[in-house]
Amino acid sequence: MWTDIKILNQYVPKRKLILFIIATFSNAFLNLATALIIQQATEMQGENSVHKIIVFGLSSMLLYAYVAISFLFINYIETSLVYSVSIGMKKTLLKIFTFRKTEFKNSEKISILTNDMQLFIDRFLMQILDIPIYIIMFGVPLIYMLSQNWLMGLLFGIGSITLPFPQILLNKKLSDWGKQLSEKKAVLLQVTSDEINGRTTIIYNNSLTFMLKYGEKKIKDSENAWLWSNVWLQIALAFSMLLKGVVQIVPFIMGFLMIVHGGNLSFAVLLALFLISQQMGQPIQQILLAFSRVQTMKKVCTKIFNILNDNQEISISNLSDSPKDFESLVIRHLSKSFGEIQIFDNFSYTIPFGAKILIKGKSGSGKSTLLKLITDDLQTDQGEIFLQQHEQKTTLSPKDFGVINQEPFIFNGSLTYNLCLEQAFTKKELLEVLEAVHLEEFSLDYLLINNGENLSGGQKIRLELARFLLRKKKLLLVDEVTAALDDSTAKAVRSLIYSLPITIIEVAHHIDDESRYDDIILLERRGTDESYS
Ligand SMILES: Nc1ncnc2c1ncn2[C@@H]1O[C@H](COP(=O)(O)OP(=O)(O)OP(=O)(O)O)[C@@H](O)[C@H]1O
Repeated sequence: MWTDIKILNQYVPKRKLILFIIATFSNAFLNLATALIIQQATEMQGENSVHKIIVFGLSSMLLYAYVAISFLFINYIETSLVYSVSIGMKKTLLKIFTFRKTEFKNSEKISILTNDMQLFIDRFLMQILDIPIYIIMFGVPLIYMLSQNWLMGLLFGIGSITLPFPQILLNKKLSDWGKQLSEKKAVLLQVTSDEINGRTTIIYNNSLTFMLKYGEKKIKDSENAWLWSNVWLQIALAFSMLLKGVVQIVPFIMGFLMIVHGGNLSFAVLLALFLISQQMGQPIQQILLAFSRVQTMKKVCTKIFNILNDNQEISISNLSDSPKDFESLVIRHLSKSFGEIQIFDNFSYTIPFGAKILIKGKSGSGKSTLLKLITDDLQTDQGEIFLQQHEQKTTLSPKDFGVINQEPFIFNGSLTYNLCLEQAFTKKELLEVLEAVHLEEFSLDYLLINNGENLSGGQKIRLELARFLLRKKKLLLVDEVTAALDDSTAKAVRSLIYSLPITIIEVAHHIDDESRYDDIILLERRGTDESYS
């Protein structure tokens, strides 16, 4: 609970929070205004000074103006606070989901960012903010009533608190019927759509009258549930009214008796207390409603807060820095196992800058694993992988390398959008890389849809290569990139890649021409000693 509040607090702008607290208090007069005016008017009964009447009229109008402004103020500040928190949380979630590997599937991540966050805002955040607003809307009038006459204030106050009781008591019935209504409606939808879609089957099987009766029964069931959920709601409201008659009229009568017996109470005050107590049931009802909504949101909140709690510093800024220069990529004393299977055992290898390396080996020998260890998608058990420049070691970061695989992701949007991904490049740079990868036939405005369904496999890979060229990185990891391409496209793509003056590490099964590689790492399945020539 504390951790949740601490996490939420990070996203709450403090200035808006202070304004919210001020607005909450200034809104307290909402339920007092009418009563105060009536009290004043009753006290002025028999007044014949025009000046006083005009002052009373003007001050009453001012009070209403103040109430209207406070109402606008609290609603604006509450919405604005939710707006800021929502932006902050969604920004962080998007950052976590796009940058970090999490246990969630992509569809779950999208659902958390959209559906769950919407529920969180409507049924948790707004409710949490509503609670203090309604507590003040109840508390301030109560204090006013007690200050006018503590005994009568107390009686009217207790009466107001009891007003939502019928609804609480009948809540179970109401929710049972509500549940039944949605179940019966779902059944009705299914049965009627089946009967309409399957009408010929029904007719040809001589079942028309039976099936119509069956459908009629489902209609009745659904309408019955609707009828009773409404009846119980009306019963709850009627009980509330009945109770109102008791808990508000009894104190009113007692107040009258107090006045008759010369107690310290004027009729003006009694009338004001009665009017105020009329307004006090609603805040109580809203507070209960808010608490019950917050309760139902426990699961969603826990999920969201757990993700946000795991938000260690994500340094995105240095990812857009320029890639590092290096003399060599060093793999030193690398060991990696998956359970019993030892993939690498004390494997060392140094790739000088500019070298073109082929990793080959039978299926399951660890080719993809090696790439993943280099990209840090997998953790080494032992050993290290680093870039070396002038005797200095630096760890690899995604800004230093590019990865091209069989299925590059193509975003919905123009070719420019797909190349730049919101980074700034000049039109000249874009045209140059398009020419380099032989995609010059497409205009920069060409719209790509559905993960590039309007591009061929080879064009997608060339687009990925163009993205890589734009970023001027010095290390390219190529994973089975030509496996899905026909021979001539595969040749063209590979020639293009190998004309680049950069370091290339390629994983491939079938290579016709191994002469273009400077070295080949041959991995053996489940071997303890990797051999390479
Ligand atoms: N995340 C993982 N968890 C457990 N085992 C894994 C994991 N990744 C790979 N392996 C195992 O490690 C071995 C090497 O897998 P890897 O994918 O590196 O092989 P590969 O040489 O790329 O094979 P292929 O040519 O079929 O793609 C396999 O036995 C595989 O089952």
